[in-house]
Formats: sequence, C-alpha cells, structure tokens
Amino acid sequence: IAKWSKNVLTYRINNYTPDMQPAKVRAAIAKAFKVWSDVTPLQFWRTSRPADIEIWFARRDHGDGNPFYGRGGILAHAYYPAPGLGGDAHFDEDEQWSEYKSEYNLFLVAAHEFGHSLGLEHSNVLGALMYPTYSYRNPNTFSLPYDDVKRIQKLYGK
Ligand SMILES: CN1c2ccc([C@H]3CN(Cc4ccccc4)C(=O)CO3)cc2CS1(=O)=O
Ligand SMILES: [Ca+2]
Ligand SMILES: [Zn+2]
Ligand SMILES: [Zn+2]
Repeated sequence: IAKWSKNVLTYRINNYTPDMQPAKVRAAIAKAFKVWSDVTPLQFWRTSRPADIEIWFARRDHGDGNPFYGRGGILAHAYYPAPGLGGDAHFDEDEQWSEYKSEYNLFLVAAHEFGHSLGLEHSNVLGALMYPTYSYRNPNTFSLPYDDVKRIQKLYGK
C-alpha cells in the first residue's frame, strides 16, 4: 500500500480552468484537502514551487500517457503516493467545472481524487466518497462518510 511517509504535504495549482473564478478554484481545492486533513494528522500547504501534489487542468493527451477523451466519462485522475508524478491530480478541461450542483462540482471530484493522491483505492460502499461513480451531494453540508474515514485513518492514523 503506497502512502506518504510525511504528514506535511505541499500542493501547487499549476493552471486554472476558465469555468470558475480562480479564487473559487483555490477555495474548492483547499476545501477538498480539508476533508482529509480534518480526520488525519496530514497538513496540506499550497506553494508556487515544485510540490508533492501537482494539480493541472488538461484535455486529451497531456503528456502522462493517460489521455482524457472529451466531455463525460473520466472527469479526472490522480496518482498514488510516489515521487514525481505520484500524488498528482489532473482534471479534464473538457468538463464544465462548477462550484454548485451543475456538473461537475470541482470540490467533490477533487476530494475524491485527493483520496487517490493519498493512497486510497475505490470503495464498494455506496455513498462513500471513494465510490467509483460521481453522485452529487451538497458541498456546504458535506461530511466524510465513515468508510472513507476508517480507511484513511488506517493509513495515516487520527
Ligand atoms: C462519490 N463521489 C465521487 C465518486 C467518483 C468520482 C470520480 C468519477 N469519475 C468518473 C469515473 C466513473 C467511473 C469510473 C472511473 C471514473 C472521475 O473521473 C473522477 O471523479 C467523483 C466523486 C465525487 S462524489 O460524487 O462525492
Ligand atoms: Ca472527460
Ligand atoms: Zn493526467
Ligand atoms: Zn476514483
């Protein structure tokens, strides 16, 4: 099981989707990391320097051998903990990113992807954040489901 061997992790937002105001993108990403830092000893710091978790918005072939295929389908992907590409999260720019209910909510997808960046695989528990399929839930009342809490704490403790 790949996991980070340090509790302080850095992330860098390398570019911004035109779908949302930059401040809203930063807020959605920070909120997505907080989902995980609230239940573990992990801390996430945003930096403008090379980071553990490099975040990109990209479409089609974007240089990692895992191209996106346009709107729908795969919305994003992230790499399990490792040096270099490990931990990185890429969001498909052919999707319409939103801070609300319209598809797709950036906070929700980012929170899911960062679960992978931290070493979590998909869950088979319906309703879990790490369940494979997107199912909108209100970001303002979002609380991490127990299955996800249990599994992330198994990796990193409380
Ligand atoms: C339970 N939730 C999921 C589940 C999966 C995803 C994934 C879905 N997805 C499409 C997909 C579907 C099926 C298999 C792989 C990928 C992505 O690309 C990235 O986000 C996002 C979200 C946010 S959520 O609604 O809180
Ligand atoms: Ca897509
Ligand atoms: Zn990629
Ligand atoms: Zn996933």
